[in-house]
Amino acid sequence: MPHATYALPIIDVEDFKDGLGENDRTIASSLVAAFHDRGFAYITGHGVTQDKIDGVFEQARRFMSLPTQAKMALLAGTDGVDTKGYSYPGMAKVTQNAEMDGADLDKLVHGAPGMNETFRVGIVNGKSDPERMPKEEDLPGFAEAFITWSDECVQVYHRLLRIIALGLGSDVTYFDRFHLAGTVRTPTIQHYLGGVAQAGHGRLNEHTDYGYLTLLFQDSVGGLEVVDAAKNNEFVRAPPVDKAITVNVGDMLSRWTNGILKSTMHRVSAPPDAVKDGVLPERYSIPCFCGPSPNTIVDTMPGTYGPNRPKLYPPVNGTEHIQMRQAKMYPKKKAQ
Ligand SMILES: O=C(O)CCC(=O)C(=O)O
Ligand SMILES: [Fe+2]
Repeated sequence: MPHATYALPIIDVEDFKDGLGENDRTIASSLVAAFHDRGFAYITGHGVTQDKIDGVFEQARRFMSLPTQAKMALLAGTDGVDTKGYSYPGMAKVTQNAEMDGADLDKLVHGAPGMNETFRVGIVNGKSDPERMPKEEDLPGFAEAFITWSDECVQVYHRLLRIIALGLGSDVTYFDRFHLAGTVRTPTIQHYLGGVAQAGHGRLNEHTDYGYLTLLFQDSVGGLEVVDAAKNNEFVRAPPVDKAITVNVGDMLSRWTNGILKSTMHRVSAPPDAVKDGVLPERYSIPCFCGPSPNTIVDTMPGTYGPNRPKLYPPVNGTEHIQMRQAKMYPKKKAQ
């Protein structure tokens, strides 16, 4: 049910029964409308249990409290192909948007503030990838917490794809076939450093997500802001909502649906009410980026194109496309 206090729609998916329930079409059309108009929605009735969510936040804090040396030993790859691991403040520049390239991208990337450190947790086919993972004795329960929580996130992702398929007039199982070799999930710890700052201070530059669906879990600090096309493309605040996951469409799902679902620009700033006596508290958020099996060819889905709406994009290998965008997050030093 839409809520007047929040700029984004709140959609309850608990009752969805794979197209067989009496409310299914209503849920599907609300979700598609939200993703079409805004690219974002708050999802409730998702089934991810609170203790699993609390578990990953607790592990995230413990991880980021490790000595710098221990984190640097898990330094992320920067080729865009294997990005799992740790990025120190200022290392990863999540700034690009889909259209930006060349000099514009360079300017933005090099000018971006380094206000966050990141850890991308490597999980492949539901198991932890031991490379660049903290050792069990250093952080007991870390891998287990992220695996069990992201297992539940993957269930939500699949449910949302079924709702979207129905809402776009396709077979409810349309997207299932692209996940037979596993669902790619990339849980990511975002730690925004606290410090002396003013309200409105930028914490993460504006960008679109380049993947499929992002399931974002926020702590209570807030600061996420989302472009509102209906308000002259102003940024509006998208604070955390109790019991809801903030979900957004990435570039690849937008492309897959011929632009019907929107991949919307967003950023993180210091919310005015969080800054006390000029001091901004640290903030944690944990997005789980979900997508189809590796090397899925993303070609415009049936029902989203026709004589009056031609295909906007040629088919593309989703993995290669994402890797190309990821590589741009790590500006290369120029050779001396
Ligand atoms: O921290 C947030 O609220 C947003 C993070 C984000 O946009 C991202 O990691 O892509
Ligand atoms: Fe994002």
